[in-house]
Amino acid sequence: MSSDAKSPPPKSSQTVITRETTATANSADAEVDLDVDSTTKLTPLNDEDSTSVLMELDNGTPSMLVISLTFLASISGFMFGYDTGYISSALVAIGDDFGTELTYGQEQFITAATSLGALITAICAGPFTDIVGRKPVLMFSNILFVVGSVIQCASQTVWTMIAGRFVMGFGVGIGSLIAPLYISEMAPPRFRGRMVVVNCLCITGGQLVAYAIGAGLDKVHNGWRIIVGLSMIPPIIQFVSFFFLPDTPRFLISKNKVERASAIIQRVHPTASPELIEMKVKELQSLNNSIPGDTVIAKLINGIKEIHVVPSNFRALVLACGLQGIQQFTGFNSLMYFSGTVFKAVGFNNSTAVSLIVAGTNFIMTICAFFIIDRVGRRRMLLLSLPCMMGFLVLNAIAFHFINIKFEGNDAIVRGNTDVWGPVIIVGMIGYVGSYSIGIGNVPWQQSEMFPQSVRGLGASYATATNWSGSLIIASTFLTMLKNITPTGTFSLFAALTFVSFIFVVLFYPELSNLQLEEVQKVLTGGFNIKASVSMAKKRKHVSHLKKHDVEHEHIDQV
Ligand SMILES: O[C@H]1[C@H](O)[C@@H](O)[C@H](O)[C@@H](O)[C@H]1O
Repeated sequence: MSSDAKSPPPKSSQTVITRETTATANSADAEVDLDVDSTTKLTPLNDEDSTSVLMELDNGTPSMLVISLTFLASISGFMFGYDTGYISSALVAIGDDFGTELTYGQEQFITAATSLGALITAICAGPFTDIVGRKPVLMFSNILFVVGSVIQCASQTVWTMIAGRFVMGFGVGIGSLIAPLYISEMAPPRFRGRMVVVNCLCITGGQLVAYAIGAGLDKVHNGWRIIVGLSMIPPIIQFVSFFFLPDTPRFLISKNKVERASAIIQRVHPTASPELIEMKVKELQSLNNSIPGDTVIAKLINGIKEIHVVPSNFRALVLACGLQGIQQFTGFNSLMYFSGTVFKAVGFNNSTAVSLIVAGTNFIMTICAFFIIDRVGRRRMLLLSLPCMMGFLVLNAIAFHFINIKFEGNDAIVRGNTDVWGPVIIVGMIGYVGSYSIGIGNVPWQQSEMFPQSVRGLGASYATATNWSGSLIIASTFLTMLKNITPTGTFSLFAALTFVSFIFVVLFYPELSNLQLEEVQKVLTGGFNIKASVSMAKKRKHVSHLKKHDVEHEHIDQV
């Protein structure tokens, strides 16, 4: 139903705007001309009217249910952040609690264990969540978080600590996959970008809280055990609250629980008419049937095939995994995990407090990303983020050169002037972190929007696994790189990888903001369609701006 058909006859001031809106929308389609290849199964609903009716439904504002479930699901993001964040201060605080001072190798093991655990469950949880549902898998991750914390709190040796971090990693991997998926399946598309960023805000917020508590308990004996112990509280809250939350309509439809699914869609869109709800249910049913196979396993196998052989799916896969790889291989988490160690080596007295700046900048810039992601657009954010990161990485490489620091055995020997170059490093780090979190720190987590519903869980699983592989490699090699190729070499390497990433984004990453999911599929059909996507997104933005105006005029006229 178009706005023309729905609204009462327009008054004169509205007519111009409404006509302009329709004309612009049509010309956008004509100019962009992204014809969907008739052989690809992209649009299960071909009836134009029903599609626009569903667009009306999808464009509603988020209900209280959606807002609360976004925050409750984002507790997983908080856990992701807290558990990866506290390690920076814990490594400094553990000291000789396990008998002797930790070697750099042991520090890497303790850190990387979580990434390894997360990688394993990120791979398995995607298919599993399609079989048993998003909700039970997410609740299971809460149990793993608590078990992992208990093992670490009680640990007296490096290996028990590593085991605890590994189990906790299982929980982190599941949460990092399911939370954004669950949110994006529940959120209205116009708010999807921002709602997924809420989860990112909780990740960076969790890291900030972990750093702050770490700095506060820096000098407290066994303070790190308190930090780890506190991490049991959020999963318990999430576990209890999820008893009262529903699974997603998409999963329920796949299990043929149609009535339950409609009831949830109604709660998500409280103002929608029963007809609209019914159409939404039909859309989900038709999408569910678009993958052949009678059983979940047969559908899964066919899904694995489709994600590789359907060109638009494969492009989505390259982009989603590419962006997650870029996020990790440009080195950000080396700071997240080891900034305490690096700042201690550079000679800062309270290194944990200094590294609080890293987490603080990351959090503040994620708030900025929240406000601009649906307005400025994902592509533009990346095109700003990556070159700035590269500039600050080069600055750090230069500063480390003049500080002339050498990591030997378990020591760091500084020969240069830290009075001058120490502050430059802090500026370089803040600039690097800020430019990371305004773009590449957030955009990759929008991964779900690139896949059609039929392979979304699977695609998200691949992309999340790429994220954790990158995190694992960085966590297990950063300190070794500092030793073997010097800090200057390490940051120069990250700068070079950032440059390659920038080229990747310029050539392959289309603008997907403001597009309906079907349009995203059109963009990815027959090429990466960068130019067309940019003009299509611009026009969509213009159209929704005019529509907003239209509604405002309608209100004024009614008054
Ligand atoms: O998006 C998040 C965020 O940027 C975190 O700060 C980082 O530690 C994670 O690895 C990343 O996935």
